[in-house]
Amino acid sequence: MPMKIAVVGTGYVGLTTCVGLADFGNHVVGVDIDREKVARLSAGDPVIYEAGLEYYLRENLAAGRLSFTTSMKEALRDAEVVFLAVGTPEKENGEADLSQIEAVLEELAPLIDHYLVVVTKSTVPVGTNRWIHEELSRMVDPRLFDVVSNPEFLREGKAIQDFFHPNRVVIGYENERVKEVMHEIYRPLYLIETPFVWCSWETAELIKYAANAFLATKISFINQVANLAEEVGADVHVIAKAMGMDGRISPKFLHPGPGFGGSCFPKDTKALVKIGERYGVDLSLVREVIRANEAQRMRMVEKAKRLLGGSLEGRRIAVLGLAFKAETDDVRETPAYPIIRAMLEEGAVVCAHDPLAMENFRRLVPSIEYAENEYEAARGADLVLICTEWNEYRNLDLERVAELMRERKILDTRNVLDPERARKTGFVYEGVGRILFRGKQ
Ligand SMILES: NC(=O)c1ccc[n+]([C@@H]2O[C@H](COP(=O)([O-])OP(=O)(O)OC[C@H]3O[C@@H](n4cnc5c(N)ncnc54)[C@H](O)[C@@H]3O)[C@@H](O)[C@H]2O)c1
Ligand SMILES: O=c1ccn([C@@H]2O[C@H](COP(=O)(O)OP(=O)(O)O[C@H]3O[C@H](CO)[C@@H](O)[C@H](O)[C@H]3O)[C@@H](O)[C@H]2O)c(=O)[nH]1
Repeated sequence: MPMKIAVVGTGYVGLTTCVGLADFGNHVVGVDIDREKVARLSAGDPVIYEAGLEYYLRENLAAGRLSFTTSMKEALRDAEVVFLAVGTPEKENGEADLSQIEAVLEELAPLIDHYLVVVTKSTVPVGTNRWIHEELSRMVDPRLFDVVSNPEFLREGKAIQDFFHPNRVVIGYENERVKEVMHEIYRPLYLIETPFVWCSWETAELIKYAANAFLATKISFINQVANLAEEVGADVHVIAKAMGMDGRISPKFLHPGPGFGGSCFPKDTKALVKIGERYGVDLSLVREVIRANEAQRMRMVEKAKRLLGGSLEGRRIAVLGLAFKAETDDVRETPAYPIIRAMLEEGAVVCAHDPLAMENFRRLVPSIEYAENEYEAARGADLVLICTEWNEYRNLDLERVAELMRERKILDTRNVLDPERARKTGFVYEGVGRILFRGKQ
């Protein structure tokens, strides 16, 4: 039976949820306070870049199963379920900022006049779903609603794929009554044997933070191993590969680089430390992961400096890649930002390129040069610094780049190029964790 669903917040998570649930045959209304976004989404423009998103958006709009509005009242009119997918960004002290959730609850409560399941998809600190239940109970008869914690695990760039093929669906609940509703919503995922984890609100909330913190830990760990590999003349790729052959470790998330970024790992690791502090539990391991990540970004600046003889003053640097990873236009917490800022402070002149994220990055840093393509960025540069692992950078025409540059130097923070090929083309090449023998370049 198709259900009537409202989704509040139509960003990366909310919009993916909208198109995914509509594609399952449900009637979905997406609500957002951003008028321009609602107008563009209603016209079939996905606003953000996600592979496959535009197709699913247009198909479901055309089928009449999906619509967008700025009016919560309109969206809630016949809704049986409402998903909360608004942002929970980082506060200055590192805690998660729940003001968007609070604003939604204020608006939602007076509109609850029939039984409604309120599903929290946003990443929220432990205790938030219990608090949501208490807050709503102050304003609404508790028999009229239930609260479910349903954290989201999608990856940007693969959001659609992850929605339709999740590793698992986690559902935190208190009242058995919600089980039937959640089963109905996710029936197509049951049919493909997706594992479901039914648990308490607190367990569901902590699963989300623990999963992200663990993945972040793997990255910081391999980054530190990579840094050591550079010093001892070892190759981190061979190390990671061999480590990953042990099924207990797995080869995933062992790619060294300039440090993790994005809208989740940086803020969620900090929020987890804060949750620990609130309950008097020292999460020193996670705190160290955050510190190591910040150090990794600055290590890239130090590498650039060393490659350019100790100073960046007046040196022209082509930064290839601004998104926090490939296949996304998102620049939230991208490593490119602190790296470029630090290089500018040291007197460098930066010319940047990214296939998708230049417009978003320009809003963060308007003052640098932006190039139409990677070759224009490299023109006259003393150093090419690859910051995102876009496929088009893997296939760089190195001969052409060499001709365009003032000095032939590459800092490949994502290890996308073949070091031997780069060196044979006459480049001084440095990656992360793969200098076999320093001084033998
Ligand atoms: N981005 C991801 O990859 C990802 C993955 C898993 C979980 N999450 C979590 O999901 C949540 C949403 O993340 P996101 O990246 O989609 O955020 P986002 O910033 O892309 O989208 C949030 C949307 O909510 C809207 N909004 C804010 N206040 C509103 C209100 N009162 N009423 C209606 N709409 C409102 C904003 O206009 C925006 O469009 C966060 O808690 C995040 O931690 C994100
Ligand atoms: O081996 C690796 C893997 C990732 N990264 C970096 O880590 C960051 C995060 O990457 P990824 O996890 O692919 O992207 P996100 O879209 O931020 O997704 C993460 O954060 C989401 C929000 O919580 C979760 O839903 C996802 O499960 C979780 O993977 C990026 O800067 C990557 O470049 C590395 O440096 N090395």
